[in-house]
Amino acid sequence: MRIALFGYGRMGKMIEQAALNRNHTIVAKIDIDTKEIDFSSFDVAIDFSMPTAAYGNITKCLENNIPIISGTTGWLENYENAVALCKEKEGAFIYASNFSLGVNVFFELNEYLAKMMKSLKQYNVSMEEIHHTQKLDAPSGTAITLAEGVINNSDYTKWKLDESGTNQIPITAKRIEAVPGTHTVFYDSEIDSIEIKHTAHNREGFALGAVIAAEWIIGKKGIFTMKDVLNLG
Ligand SMILES: NC(=O)c1ccc[n+]([C@@H]2O[C@H](COP(=O)([O-])OP(=O)(O)OC[C@H]3O[C@@H](n4cnc5c(N)ncnc54)[C@H](O)[C@@H]3O)[C@@H](O)[C@H]2O)c1
Ligand SMILES: O=C(O)C1=N[C@H](C(=O)O)CCC1
Repeated sequence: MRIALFGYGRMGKMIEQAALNRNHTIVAKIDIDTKEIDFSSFDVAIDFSMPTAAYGNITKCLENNIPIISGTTGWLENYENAVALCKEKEGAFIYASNFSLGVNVFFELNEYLAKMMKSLKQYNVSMEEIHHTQKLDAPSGTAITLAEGVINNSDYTKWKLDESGTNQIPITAKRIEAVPGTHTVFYDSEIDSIEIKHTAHNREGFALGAVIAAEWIIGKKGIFTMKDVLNLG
């Protein structure tokens, strides 16, 4: 498979390695200063760029008939526009806040737990995410997906950074030197606590998941998620 990387930072470099390990070819490394892109030279694009750049990259790929996998977080105010463009162009698009296989299992576990806890009103839910100090967005895309997973399966209606409130999930975002990504969901009552936690030990899982998604999307049309790719749930 001929792959173009949009964003050649920490994740772009990890994805290059994961793709080479699976016998793919990286034909373009597109970063902030790239002037021209030959869209005829690749079969699929993988975007891990910046919150301000992702939507533009996704748009360019869809307009040029290139299936696009995006892992960039912090641009979701434009997600519905990307979906509309994908439908209009009959293209193929996957966004995932987290491509790690383990986190996608964790997302399922989170929803299952939320369903079980729904009637147990003595428990309050909260979340914590910890990432490296270079991260631009907070809360993390993964924490937002976890919060949405609880909201869709409980009486909680919204999430907020650092603030509790009625039917509101408080999310704490911590930034610690080199942490690749740790997410915890807490249920606390006066008499006990339950917590589920995912800890990434490195970025390899994110990169591998993105390459698997790129392999999967070839020949498909539509808007998909990692749940489709991994056949979960
Ligand atoms: N979904 C996941 O599994 C997952 C995992 C890790 C990181 N991320 C997200 O991926 C993104 C990138 O993370 P990172 O750690 O590699 O960041 P990074 O800062 O190391 O790399 C981002 C790169 O994008 C480049 N860039 C800026 N504007 C661009 C443009 N217009 N076109 C192409 N490239 C451009 C930057 O120059 C930089 O090289 C972040 O949004 C992060 O939250 C997602
Ligand atoms: O390093 C990052 O940045 C990460 N971003 C994603 C998020 O916002 O959830 C996934 C974990 C790593």
